[in-house]
Amino acid sequence: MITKKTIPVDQAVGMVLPHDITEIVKDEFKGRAFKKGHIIQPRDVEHLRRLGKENIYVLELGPGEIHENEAAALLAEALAGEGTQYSDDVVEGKITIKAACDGLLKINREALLELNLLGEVMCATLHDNTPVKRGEQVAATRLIPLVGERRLVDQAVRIAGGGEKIIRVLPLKKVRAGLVITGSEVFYGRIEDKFEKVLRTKLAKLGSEVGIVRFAPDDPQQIAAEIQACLDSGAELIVTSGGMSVDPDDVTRLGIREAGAEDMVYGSPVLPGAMFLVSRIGQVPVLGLPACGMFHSITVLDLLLPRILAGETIGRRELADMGHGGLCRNCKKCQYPVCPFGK
Ligand SMILES: Nc1nc2c(c(=O)[nH]1)N[C@H]1C(S)=C(S)[C@@H](COP(=O)(O)OP(=O)(O)OC[C@H]3O[C@@H](n4cnc5c(N)ncnc54)[C@H](O)[C@@H]3O)O[C@H]1N2
Ligand code: MOO
Repeated sequence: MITKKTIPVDQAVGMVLPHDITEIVKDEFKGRAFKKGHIIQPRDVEHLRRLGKENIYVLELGPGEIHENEAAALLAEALAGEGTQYSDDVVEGKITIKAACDGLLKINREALLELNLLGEVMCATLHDNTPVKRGEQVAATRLIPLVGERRLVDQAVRIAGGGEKIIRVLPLKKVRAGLVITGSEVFYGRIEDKFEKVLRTKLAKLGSEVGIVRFAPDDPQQIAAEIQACLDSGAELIVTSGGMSVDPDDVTRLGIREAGAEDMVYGSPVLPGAMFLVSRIGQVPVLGLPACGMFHSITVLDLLLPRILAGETIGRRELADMGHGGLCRNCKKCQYPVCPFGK
């Protein structure tokens, strides 16, 4: 049984505060007015009253009980995995977990659910597979009550401790990519290529670069030969553009197969990106990007590239799992990744 004694503030001078006390002034301030452990001074009494505190707690923890600050420290330690960091400074009972490097946020969603089902502990995170920057807040955790049952926190720690940690940030491999721009209209100079620049920019944003660019008409043999030229030059990732849909001249898929691709999965439940293809030649991922990749600012490629650079293998299941949230809203001003697309 948790025992909490209350005492009127004007009788509390000289006593130690058992928890942080928050002040909120609309549009101006939200933060800690008094820190846990603060010894109440005579001048504090009026301030505490302005915060609506007529009484404060004096805590007596039993052997089976735990204070919010200790619980937050135990939870953060159990939850935070590779590529994350946090400060031991517990603010308002909560510890914030941040990315220690640029990379891809990975959340073990099943374990997170199990932990949050316990009820009196919580952990809130950004979405699984969100690209994050070093120093960015990715999660926060705390005990819900001021004093809780130690048993419950121990249980949460056990859930978080089973196998990989629940919250991780994986660094992205920096690769030299090869681009194969397909389409007879581009190859024969009927129109100017618009794909190379788009793909260079996208790869550069993730810390990778384009090492080689080859062009091929709508001919499977020639597409295969240019993919091979990329491999010969040491490309660690190959992206082809265009020729992925239903016209007789859309033969990029055949070219990729002809080049020796394995584990080929064609079609994804993502818009834009329905005609996307993922495969590999040896250890080199080969991605077939439909022409929407040049038109829309964010497509299936932006959702998958960070995962591929983080070392993930993408197959039918991983693609199928993207259907929920896979519909882009085509906002006038794109806010990705701060949006529901791909979540
Ligand atoms: N009846 C159907 N029509 C379409 C389907 C479908 O399933 N049934 N799929 C749609 C989807 S989804 C996409 S995405 C687009 C484009 O698919 P493709 O990858 O086959 O694109 P292409 O046919 O090669 O080209 C379309 C368009 O884009 C221009 N393009 C292509 N590459 C370049 C480049 N490097 N630089 C500049 N412009 C390029 C090309 O000239 C065409 O105008 O198909 C939907 N239609
Ligand atoms: O491959 Mo298309 O994106 O669905 O426009």
